[in-house]
Amino acid sequence: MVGLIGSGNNGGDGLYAMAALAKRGVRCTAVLLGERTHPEALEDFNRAGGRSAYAMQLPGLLEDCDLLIDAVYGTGVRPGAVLPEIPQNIPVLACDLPSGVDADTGAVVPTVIAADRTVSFGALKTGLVVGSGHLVSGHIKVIDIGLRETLPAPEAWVAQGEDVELLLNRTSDWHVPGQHKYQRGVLGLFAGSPRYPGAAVLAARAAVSTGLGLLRTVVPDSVAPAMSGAVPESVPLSSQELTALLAHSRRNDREGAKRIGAWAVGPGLEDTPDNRETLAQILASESPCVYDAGALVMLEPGANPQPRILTPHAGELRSLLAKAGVRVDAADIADDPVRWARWAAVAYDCVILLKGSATICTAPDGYTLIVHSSTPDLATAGSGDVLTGLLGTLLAATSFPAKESETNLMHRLTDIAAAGALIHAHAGALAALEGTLSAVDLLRALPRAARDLGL
Ligand SMILES: NC(=O)C1=CN([C@@H]2O[C@H](COP(=O)(O)OP(=O)(O)OC[C@H]3O[C@@H](n4cnc5c(N)ncnc54)[C@H](OP(=O)(O)O)[C@@H]3O)[C@@H](O)[C@H]2O)[C@@H](O)CC1
Ligand SMILES: Nc1ncnc2c1ncn2[C@@H]1O[C@H](COP(=O)(O)OP(=O)(O)O)[C@@H](O)[C@H]1O
Repeated sequence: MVGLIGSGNNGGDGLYAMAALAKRGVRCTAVLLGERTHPEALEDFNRAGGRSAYAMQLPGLLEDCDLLIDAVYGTGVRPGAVLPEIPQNIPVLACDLPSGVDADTGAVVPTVIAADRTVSFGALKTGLVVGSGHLVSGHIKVIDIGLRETLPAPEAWVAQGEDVELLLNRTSDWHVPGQHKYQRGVLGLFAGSPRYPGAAVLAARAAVSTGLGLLRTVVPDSVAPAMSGAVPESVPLSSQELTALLAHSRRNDREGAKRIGAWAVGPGLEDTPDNRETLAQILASESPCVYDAGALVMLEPGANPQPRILTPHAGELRSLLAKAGVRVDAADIADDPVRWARWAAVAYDCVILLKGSATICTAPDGYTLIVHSSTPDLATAGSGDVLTGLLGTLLAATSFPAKESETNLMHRLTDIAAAGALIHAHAGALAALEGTLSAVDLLRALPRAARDLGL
């Protein structure tokens, strides 16, 4: 076993770990990379029979290495750290954090040492589950080292499958036996264009696959035949019906088919004057709404009374921020996704669900939930449209009391967004068991995923 040992406490942790292993007979060599070394840990390591080496000896040592312990930098890393290159075939166990990951943001230095496993001490660091840090942390295990009482409140929480029931407040808020279909949830879907008919169909199929009472669709004439063919459950809404309905929409009014409890807007939608007009009506309504893709292009920042979830990927987040006067590039977002998602939540007065290898759900007050265990197979065209339809169903099935405080409302929307991301991730995992994954495979796995997670 070879340990890469830095000058601070992280190096000390690595030396203590290797001392324990050396005492059990493991052949351990510590490569001392700093100008100084944690003195007590080095003494313990030496006493246990460990050997020390210089950086220049590393390539030779790696030729005969079963496991590399990375203990160069932990939370103390500064930008610009330069780290040795490790051949890909050597398994790496990182102490606390892979060296080169910023514990708070997930930013990494170019020479970051990617780990197969990370043993994180005391608490899960945000940088391990978001941004580029998420991609180099491997399997993460958090070890309690007795810090719990002294730690400040977390800045963000990781949400997992078993949390869905709690996030959806199922005991008081979700489907009640005896409800008829209109009470169960009516969703309006405004989506699709001659160019992107499939996006509307995918969102619609996702919505009806996750336990919706009724789906009403507003799609262009060219998309309508495909919609009724692929989603016979859906009921089209004429533009006259739409105008009449939006004029009377109130939060939680779902007493009949003419009412719409929530909206899902944007998959495949094009920026046209007519669409802007319809969108303006939906924006002015009080019904909860998830806005995605084409809708995001037409949104403006500012305060609003509508319960809103926006679901941008990093490119769309950049455009949203630019409209709000905040200039960032893709690298800035990758370096600190939670920060920029929070900026957008404040600027647009809504919940932001930032898509990517980790999904970040955040409210304007900073309440943040992270879903980080999705399969990379989800990175396939149409997978975001499925998420939008699914979120629409969750919104339509939730009651939002008119007198709820702004903070409570935003937190509930954040919880719903995370629940949606978890169901989406679980469907991805189920579909991936069968082989490579398309958005339609994801759709097929949705009912089972929803049922597994308690819907
Ligand atoms: N403290 C605790 O309560 C607990 C601590 N724990 C453990 O300690 C770790 C934090 O320890 P740490 O503060 O000593 O920092 P660490 O990550 O070892 O960095 C080493 C030093 O490297 C240097 N350095 C950094 N960047 C550089 C650069 N670009 N280029 C060159 N040099 C650079 C910098 O030294 P400087 O140059 O500033 O003197 C830095 O101090 C933490 O992650 C966890 O593993 C846990 O056991 C839990 C309890
Ligand atoms: N590398 C990845 N690992 C896990 N999930 C991913 C990854 N890349 C993308 N995703 C997820 O896949 C979905 C892609 O959505 P989106 O970018 O809107 O695609 P589309 O517009 O084609 O539907 C999002 O839910 C996102 O979080």
